[in-house]
Amino acid sequence: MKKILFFGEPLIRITPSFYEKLNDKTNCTLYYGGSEINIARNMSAFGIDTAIFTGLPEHEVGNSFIDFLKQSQIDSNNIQRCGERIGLYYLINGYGVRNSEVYYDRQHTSINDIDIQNIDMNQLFNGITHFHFSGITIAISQHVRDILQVLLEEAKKREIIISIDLNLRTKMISIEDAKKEFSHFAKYADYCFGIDPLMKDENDLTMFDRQHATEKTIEKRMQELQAAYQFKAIFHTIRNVDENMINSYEAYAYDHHLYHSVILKTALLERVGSGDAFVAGLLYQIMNQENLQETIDFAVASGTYKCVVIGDNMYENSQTIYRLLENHSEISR
Ligand SMILES: O=C(O)C(=O)C[C@H](O)[C@H](O)COP(=O)(O)O
Repeated sequence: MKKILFFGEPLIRITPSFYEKLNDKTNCTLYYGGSEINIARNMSAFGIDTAIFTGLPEHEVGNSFIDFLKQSQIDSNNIQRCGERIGLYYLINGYGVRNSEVYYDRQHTSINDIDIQNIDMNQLFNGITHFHFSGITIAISQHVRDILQVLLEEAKKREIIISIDLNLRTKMISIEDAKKEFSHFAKYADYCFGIDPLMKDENDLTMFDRQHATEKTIEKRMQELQAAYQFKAIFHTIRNVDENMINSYEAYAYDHHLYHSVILKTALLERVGSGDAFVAGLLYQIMNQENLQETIDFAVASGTYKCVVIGDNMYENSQTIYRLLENHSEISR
């Protein structure tokens, strides 16, 4: 039996209803999430055993987050109840020509109060075959990076398969720091989701030019990073939303050979969480040892399906995702 452990920060999103701006008495909805939790919840629904390690305060809001994890069948037994804060973010939804806005309120949250000495590694890694973390987790603080370092060393010692998502939040970390920190932690990873920020060598300090990228330049970048970090495979997504709010998703995988996914399109209902649903699809197929073509096709379908589900994560079974792929089988590669 396989089981995946995530290390990351619980986040609560506050979003005004009906595309309103924030003001006194604005009606808002709360959405529970955070990158690793989103992925874990998506994967639980696919039938995978999942666990999260993090910190949550010992009060009613912390309890309700634990309840949410339990309802999603995410093993929360090793979470440290510490500190006083859960991370928040405000997302004010844009529409048409009005852009969405995000504001973080996530300083001094409970993940920063985890006591490293108090982690029972044997208990935490009991039955774990896979370990996943994100660039967002790296960006939180030095203390969180210290915990991550210890967890990665333990995971390596236990021959656990490790994956990293290079998701970058420039409101949390500069590109230069992200390049350096992500490169350090990527050395532990078997699978890499994204092609930047990561340094292929010490002079690689600017971001990959996505705008002018061609299949050739993407392949070259993937090749260079795979050679530098010895990844089992590396992945890259291309996502566009046009002026009619049609979302288009496709992906590449590279393991000495380049794979290109199906291209799927849908009207967009929810922007948040599609990248995490894509990663959930990848990890699901990696854990099922599917070939890379099946893996990226499923992941693109998972990321696409999330675009029509409200909230930061979804709870849909894998048949729903396969059905979407089958219905779009006429789409050429
Ligand atoms: O922790 C943060 O800063 C986050 O932004 C958490 C986000 O809710 C998800 O990670 C969604 O990311 P996407 O799937 O790319 O939309």
